[in-house]
Amino acid sequence: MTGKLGLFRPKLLEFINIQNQEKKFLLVSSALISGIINALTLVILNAAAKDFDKPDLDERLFILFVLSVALYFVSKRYVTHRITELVQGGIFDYRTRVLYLLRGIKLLSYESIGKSQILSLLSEKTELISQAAHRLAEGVPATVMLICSFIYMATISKMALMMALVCIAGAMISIYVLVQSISVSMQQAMEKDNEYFAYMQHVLDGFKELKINREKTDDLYGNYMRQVSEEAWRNNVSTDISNVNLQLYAQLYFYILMASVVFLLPQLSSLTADKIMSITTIIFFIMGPIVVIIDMVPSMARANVAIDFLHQLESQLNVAQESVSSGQRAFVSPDYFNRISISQLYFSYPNTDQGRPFSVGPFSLNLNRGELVFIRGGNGSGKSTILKLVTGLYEPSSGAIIVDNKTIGNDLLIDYRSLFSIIFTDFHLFDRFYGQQNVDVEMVNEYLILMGLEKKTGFKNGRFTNINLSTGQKKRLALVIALLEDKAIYVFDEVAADQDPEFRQFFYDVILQKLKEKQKTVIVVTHDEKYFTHCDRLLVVDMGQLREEENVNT
Ligand SMILES: Nc1ncnc2c1ncn2[C@@H]1O[C@H](COP(=O)(O)OP(=O)(O)OP(=O)(O)O)[C@@H](O)[C@H]1O
Repeated sequence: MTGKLGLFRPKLLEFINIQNQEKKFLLVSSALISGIINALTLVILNAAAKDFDKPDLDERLFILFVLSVALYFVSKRYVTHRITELVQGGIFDYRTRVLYLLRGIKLLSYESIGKSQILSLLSEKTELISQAAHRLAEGVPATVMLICSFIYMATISKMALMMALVCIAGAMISIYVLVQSISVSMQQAMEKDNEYFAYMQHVLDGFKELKINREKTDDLYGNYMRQVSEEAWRNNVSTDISNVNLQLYAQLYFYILMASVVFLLPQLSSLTADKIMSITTIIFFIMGPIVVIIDMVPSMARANVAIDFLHQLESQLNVAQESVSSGQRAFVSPDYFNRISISQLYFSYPNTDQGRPFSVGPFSLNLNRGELVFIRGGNGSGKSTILKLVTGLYEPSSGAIIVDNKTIGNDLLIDYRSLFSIIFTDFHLFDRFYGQQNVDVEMVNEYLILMGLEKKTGFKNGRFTNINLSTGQKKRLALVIALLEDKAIYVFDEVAADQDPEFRQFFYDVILQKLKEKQKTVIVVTHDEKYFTHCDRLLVVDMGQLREEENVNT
């Protein structure tokens, strides 16, 4: 993912992407000023140190020192604040972009990318970038300060500068080699972190199942999560050890430089003691910036790898975009449609390691306005897949959906989907009526009473006061929301399955019949044979094939 020199490319700057030239200029010049001024304080201190034996205070140097420290703080503050703002802005922009891209991707692609990967990238990896930005804000002025200090050193002794440059070159080569060697473990550690996130999702989503089953928990934690976390840990240890080595090498070169100045320089040159002292002071002074720079390098390298992951997700999302045009409001109430003709739809899941992928169809189906259609079929027979095709959530490989005389292409897909209100078996319960501006509170309360939920939740300030409900109650609340959406077609995937017999009867006898009276088209996936006589048509799904059962009402 990252090329040989990739780790040294400042991808963070590309990520921040400073568009405004004026801001860019201000930022760069503040970083330069901050570094230069910091070096200037060193010059002032050295000059003042020469007058230690004089009784009077050198006011000129003192004022200069105070001014330069003040300017240093102002410029440093500007740089750190701006970089923090910029990187947080970059992260915000990235998250916004990804969330918008998510809106437009195909359902199938979303299912294959997975929730845990998206969450890990949006949270953990962006945190690495944020940390690197702080290091960068420290590191750039430190680098400028280092360069200025070397220039200052050159004015005292060219020989000292040569020694410093040789040591710096040695340190840089060591850093380069070390960072190259840790790049692979960095990438592997991040990949393992992604896997670890997937296990974390199991822990969170399967909390109850794990709580009740000690063996399951032990196995998951002990044999699977532990293995992944140990691998991530090993990679992180190796990365961190290389980072520590990086610090040690830098220190080693620093002491070599110190020894060269103190022991070798007097032998090789005719420098006076106070000049040697000044150079020693410079070396002590640059130790802090060197540590800052050494800290910055692995952090930037880590951010580079994280940015690669973020870019990879973004391009995955870009590739997976549906080419639909925004809604044209082609099906507006009250007439919506009279007939949906589904002709020869065929769909196959992408290839997996588990042999032949599951496919449905080709199947044809007519859905009329005001019709109550039941669908039955065994587990895994393809009912949900067919519903996702019928509702336009999956793109078929072939076939067509025609609403009255309009063929549903990319131009009408959003409008077509908006005909439906769906409760899938794995539905998500929202706490508000998102997308509905003027919700009739009285009506909501009426429906809550109708569903027997009035004592469990209420509707206040535009949201339900409680959604911590039982599975059956959650489905009833989902029904309240669906009914109030007042769509043309309702799809209920085993909604009655978790209900008590009274409510089940109420669902089939009252709710479905009322919807039918209102000329709504209702598709119900059900195994309740007792109520099969209630429907107009019964469809059967078997191994991805759809057929109509004759004489259902006899
Ligand atoms: N995202 C997916 N990627 C690949 N295969 C999938 C995916 N979703 C479902 N399948 C496969 O499609 C087949 C049919 O699944 P589907 O959910 O449509 O069945 P179903 O009839 O609704 O089952 P159930 O009654 O158990 O809910 C299954 O074998 C399943 O493994």
